[in-house]
Amino acid sequence: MSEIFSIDVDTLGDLKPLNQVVFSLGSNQGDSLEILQGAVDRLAETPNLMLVDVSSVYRTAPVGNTNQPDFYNIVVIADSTLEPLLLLQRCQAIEDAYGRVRDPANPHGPRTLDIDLIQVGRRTSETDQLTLPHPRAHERAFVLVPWLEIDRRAALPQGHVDDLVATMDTSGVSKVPDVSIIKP
Ligand SMILES: Nc1ncnc2c1ncn2[C@@H]1O[C@H](COP(=O)(O)OP(=O)(O)OP(=O)(O)O)[C@@H](O)[C@H]1O
Ligand SMILES: Nc1nc2c(c(=O)[nH]1)N=C(CO)CN2
Repeated sequence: MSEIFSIDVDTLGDLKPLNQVVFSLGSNQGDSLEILQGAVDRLAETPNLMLVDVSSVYRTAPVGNTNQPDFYNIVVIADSTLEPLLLLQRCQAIEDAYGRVRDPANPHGPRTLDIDLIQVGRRTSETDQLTLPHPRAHERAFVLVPWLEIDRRAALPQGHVDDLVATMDTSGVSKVPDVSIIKP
């Protein structure tokens, strides 16, 4: 009779689970299209992260502080073995590289680049530094409309993204014709 060997965790060695990562990128200062392309290029260069898809570019009415220019928003999907906090640090380093200025007096104000982590596989986090899934994603058409475009099966704890989009006001979100961000 042949012996059956069990596979224990040790056989995984340094292998880490692969998570689908959803990023939301926005810009409403500077050359937004060039900045978004640069940010996607920088994400693509990140070790242990593989870009899967990039949405169309959407022009979106500002949410929160409405006294600022329209945003350009995209959603990017990647596969990664990186820990969520490392992904957040990478997002912030890319924001900084594109001249992001954080004004504590105007937290939702205009910015050259904002990268939010919407979801990292099924990982959850509830610290000040990182909340996962993103706590406001479910109510933001500028996140859900581009996300749904590239993943018809997208879902959040609050429901399937197609159902959430069907019941929200998406009038402030429109696809920008004739431009696209290239997936490197
Ligand atoms: N899922 C997340 N993605 C990005 N930042 C997060 C997340 N959860 C918590 N944060 C924290 O939020 C802080 C503020 O981020 P940021 O200045 O980009 O906020 P914001 O984009 O103005 O607002 P919002 O969080 O509503 O999108 C960051 O320093 C970060 O530590
Ligand atoms: N349209 C739009 N509105 C916003 C955006 C954004 O990216 N697009 N980001 C915000 C802070 O994360 C606040 N409001």
